[in-house]
Amino acid sequence: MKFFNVKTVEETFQLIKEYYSPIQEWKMVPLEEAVQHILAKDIHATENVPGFRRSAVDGYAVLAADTFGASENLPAYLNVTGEVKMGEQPSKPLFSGEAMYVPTGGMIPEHSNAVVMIEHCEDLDGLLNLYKHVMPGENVIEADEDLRQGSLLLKKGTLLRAQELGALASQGIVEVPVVRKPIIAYLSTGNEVKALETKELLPGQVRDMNGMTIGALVKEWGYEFKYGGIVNDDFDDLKRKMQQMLAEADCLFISGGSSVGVMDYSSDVLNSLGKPGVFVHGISIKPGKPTIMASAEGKPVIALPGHPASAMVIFHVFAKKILNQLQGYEGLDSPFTFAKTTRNIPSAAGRTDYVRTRLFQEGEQWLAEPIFGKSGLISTLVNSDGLIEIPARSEGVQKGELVTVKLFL
Ligand SMILES: Nc1nc2c(c(=O)[nH]1)N[C@H]1C(S)=C(S)[C@@H](COP(=O)(O)OP(=O)(O)OC[C@H]3O[C@@H](n4cnc5c(N)ncnc54)[C@H](O)[C@@H]3O)O[C@H]1N2
Ligand code: MOO
Repeated sequence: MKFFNVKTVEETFQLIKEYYSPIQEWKMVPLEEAVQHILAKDIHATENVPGFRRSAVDGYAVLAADTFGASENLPAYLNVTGEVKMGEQPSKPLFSGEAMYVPTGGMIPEHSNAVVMIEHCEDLDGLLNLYKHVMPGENVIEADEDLRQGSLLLKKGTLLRAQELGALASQGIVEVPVVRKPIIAYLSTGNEVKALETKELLPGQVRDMNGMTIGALVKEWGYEFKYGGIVNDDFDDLKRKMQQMLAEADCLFISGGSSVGVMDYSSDVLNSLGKPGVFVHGISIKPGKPTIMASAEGKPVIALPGHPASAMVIFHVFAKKILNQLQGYEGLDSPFTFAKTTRNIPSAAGRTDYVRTRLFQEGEQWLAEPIFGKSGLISTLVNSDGLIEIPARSEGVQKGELVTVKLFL
């Protein structure tokens, strides 16, 4: 068997969109549990925020026209007619020739249209000496300046982060409709792979690292993880176990058996789970070329390469995209930064490389030190802060060039 028709990373991203459809189920969740969920419906603002005209500074509410021409040498003089208390309505309106003290966030009196900062004036027994003029609107937050009643507050498909939840809280919204989060099932395969509790390994055996790295990433990203254990290299056992796991989850990842060895059944098993079956077998990526992607009656089933670094890198690059697609989310999928590489990195044109890297700061510059090493070595990841992305069009980068780094955070 050969890797037929290897796909580029970009083609694979596109195929993920074509083969996997968003989950249609949604549910109401309390706001405090909604973080990192995807909004299932548009939400309109029901109230203006802040809802009243408020001061952005500690100072004196005035009519801007009363301050025109005021300077250090030629102050303007206004009568202080009172003080606004926080959380309360001003006791009276403000007229020309008057000023009223207002704290930051306090409601400004009717007719006033600007606030002079306290450091630019002096209250001398009720006569305010004003050393600076203000323009209409200066230091004032309008009643609907933050959020306007009736306007679209958040669009369906928005990722709910702290700031979106803050905006919803401002409206007194206590629960939101969110897309049900996908459940991720996972299986390790391979006769040589043993449970992590195994006290003593026999020669040729390894403990299940991929079950741990993939599970930890899934939990770190805030999804439910169903670990199905380890399956021997047996077609029927693997198929039975995969069917069982798939029935309980929205997508299934397995590791091992993605390559072309005689014991590598994964592609055949994936095809046997349902239509349309395998649509990617081999990606033009390093590491992780032997990755397989399939759709079993619409559910993603992915075989990650067995090598621990490859499995984790491939999961990082593609799983977020898949989970986002299942939730109808089209935004950014992982944090990244730019840094200067400390070494030349060779790469083949037409292939996307993800080079493990350590990040460190020198003066004001962030530097990326590539960590070269075989994809079977977990230690290369332990020493890494992220992955340098070398796009397919590039034939490598020179020492000192700026590179994009996807962060492990
Ligand atoms: N003739 C070729 N051989 C290989 C090719 C190739 O193109 N031609 N590709 C290589 C690449 S690249 C990779 S990556 C691996 C992928 O192999 P498989 O996905 O079939 O994975 P396995 O053979 O089952 O395992 C590879 C390696 O990883 C260890 N492993 C597997 N699962 C786990 C686990 N859960 N925890 C820890 N370690 C695990 C396994 O023991 C093997 O050492 O194929 C190359 N071969
Ligand atoms: O490309 Mo394989 O995934 O590393 O050794």
